[in-house]
Amino acid sequence: MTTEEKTKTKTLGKAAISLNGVGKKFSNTQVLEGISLDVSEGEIVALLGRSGCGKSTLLNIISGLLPFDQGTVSIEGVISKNYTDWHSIAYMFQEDRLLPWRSIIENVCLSLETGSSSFNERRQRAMKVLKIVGLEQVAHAWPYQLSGGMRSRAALARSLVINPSILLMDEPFSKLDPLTRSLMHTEVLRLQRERKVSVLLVTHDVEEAVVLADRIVVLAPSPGRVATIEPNQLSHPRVPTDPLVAEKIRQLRLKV
Ligand SMILES: Nc1ncnc2c1ncn2[C@@H]1O[C@H](COP(=O)(O)OP(=O)(O)OP(=O)(O)O)[C@@H](O)[C@H]1O
Repeated sequence: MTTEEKTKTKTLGKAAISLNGVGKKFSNTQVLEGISLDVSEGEIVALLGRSGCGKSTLLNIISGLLPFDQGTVSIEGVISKNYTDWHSIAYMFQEDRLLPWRSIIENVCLSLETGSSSFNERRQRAMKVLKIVGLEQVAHAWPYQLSGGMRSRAALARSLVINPSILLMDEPFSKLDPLTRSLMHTEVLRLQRERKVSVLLVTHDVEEAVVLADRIVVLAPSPGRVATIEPNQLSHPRVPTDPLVAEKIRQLRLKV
């Protein structure tokens, strides 16, 4: 069995994302090598790893923002040997990236403006997702008037308005206080349950990975490659002080 085959985890459900031997160089530096990994439909996979091991680069490749050099990326069964404009993928960054000159609802509508829907249709869809994340009361407020947690929920609403089947998240909650972060975790788990969205989450927070993910992938650095894939079948809700959850967090910290 090749290394690539060993690191690839075959999952039971249909793959939403399938990476096969993905590699990426920046100039002459190999940043990612032989990344093979499936994310099943409706699964939450967390990506952990030291700073600079290529986590964001991998999300950028999957999202179609960045070309890659080796391997293939398949999104819902469609294979790409290089970057493609995928329509079923939403991407949430570390910063909320709300446009300050647009109201919250106008920010959410932004993702729909390249499509053919009318102004009223866009507003209706935006209001629907704002209700889902509990922000309908502040739909017409400006970004500066919202708390960090509310801005984060607005960014989530903007991602969801395109009705994605895949959500890529790059440390989206790292700047939130622990209580708000925990509320956002509940939100993500609800979305996964109700909308069957597949999530690939980059985080530095081992606790966050254990609380949210069905599987946790640890990347090793230089070049970034899959070091460990850890299944996580603990039942929800996963409270970090619960002995089983605490033990999982402890074990995983040893592997990162
Ligand atoms: N556009 C670029 N041009 C050249 N090198 C880059 C570029 N983007 C990233 N890199 C390099 O690729 C490597 C991986 O970067 P990346 O941001 O993917 O790491 P990361 O694991 O997400 O880091 P962190 O956890 O700190 O966010 C780093 O060495 C970085 O300097």
